[in-house]
Amino acid sequence: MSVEPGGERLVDYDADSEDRAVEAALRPRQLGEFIGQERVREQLDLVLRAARERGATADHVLLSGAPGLGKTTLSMIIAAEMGAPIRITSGPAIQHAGDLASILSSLQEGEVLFLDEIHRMSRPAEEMLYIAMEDFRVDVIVGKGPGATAIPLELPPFTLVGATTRAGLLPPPLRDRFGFTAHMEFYAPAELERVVHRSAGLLDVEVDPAGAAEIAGRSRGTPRIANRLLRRVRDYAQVKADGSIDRETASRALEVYEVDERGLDRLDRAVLEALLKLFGGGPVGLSTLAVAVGEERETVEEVAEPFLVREGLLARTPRGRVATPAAWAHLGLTPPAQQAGQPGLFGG
Ligand SMILES: Nc1ncnc2c1ncn2[C@@H]1O[C@H](COP(=O)(O)OP(=O)(O)OP(=O)(O)O)[C@@H](O)[C@H]1O
Repeated sequence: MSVEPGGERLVDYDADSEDRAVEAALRPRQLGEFIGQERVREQLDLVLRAARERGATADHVLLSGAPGLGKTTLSMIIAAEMGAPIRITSGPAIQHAGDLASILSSLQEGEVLFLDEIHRMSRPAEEMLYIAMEDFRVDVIVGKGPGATAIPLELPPFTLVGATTRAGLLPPPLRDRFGFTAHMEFYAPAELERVVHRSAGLLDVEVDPAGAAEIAGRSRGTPRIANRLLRRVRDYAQVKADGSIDRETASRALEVYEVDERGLDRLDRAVLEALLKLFGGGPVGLSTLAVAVGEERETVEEVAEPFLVREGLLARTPRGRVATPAAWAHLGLTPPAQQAGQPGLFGG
């Protein structure tokens, strides 16, 4: 198996083309419909309500968090709650300050500008954005060289909603210009169960609580993955069962797709298995581990490891990769130290 870093797999956090096609239909439209992220929701509700009561445009909002946790959804909700139109663009799409100037100068009063991957904007565009956010102005440069002049152009007040995977990637002057910053956490299983139930209702497929729990438990804390797994389980239920989803259907379906009870897929398991079976749980160097599973270093490091580390199954140490006791337990294997009756690296 070969997986490109960021390539498409069932438990990938990024959207594939099928996700994009159905996500619009599955998006909550109001804050009240948005599941989980209680603190963010409560704080945002106050920010938006206060702005509405003052008849003002909402403050700029920065959303940080992993892909698929609902940043785009939340930006659309902000626009809907403010009764404002929304324009969606992304950092990589804005390479020249001129690209940004043309977007900014065409905004209507109160409009929400959603800038995904805001940390990937070019430097000149970033500097233009500082002024636009603070003074609602862009300086359009006319001419070149020593004769160039900056003509200030007033902008109507707008709300910038920036999204980034990590707020720490943003230069402080940009970060400081947001009135409200929210960090989105991975979702708890109970919240993902609610996501599954809600989406199942919209997709018109029956799912019982145990079936929803089974899907939620394998969704890596991410609504996008929960929705994707739900669609695959729906296919299975339709072809192999009576169309409705219970625990058994969900678990059989996800076995076919090789997503285990904890949300690990084939690549994740291959890495863990190599670490445990070939290297006695480590420590082993990343390159050696990658060769053992027949993958590129980057694939192991960027695609498989982050989730294994987050799940507490693998640790990155200065001496190399090490399996935790939970990894041995997850694969149903016994650590060698325990076999020999000696304490292991983790005292087990
Ligand atoms: N809190 C939530 N409640 C219900 N559904 C949600 C929630 N958050 C996300 N979703 C669903 O998950 C999918 C992905 O969400 P969204 O596109 O907003 O994520 P994102 O954080 O913007 O991801 P990316 O950064 O990759 O664009 C959407 O279909 C959305 O409906």
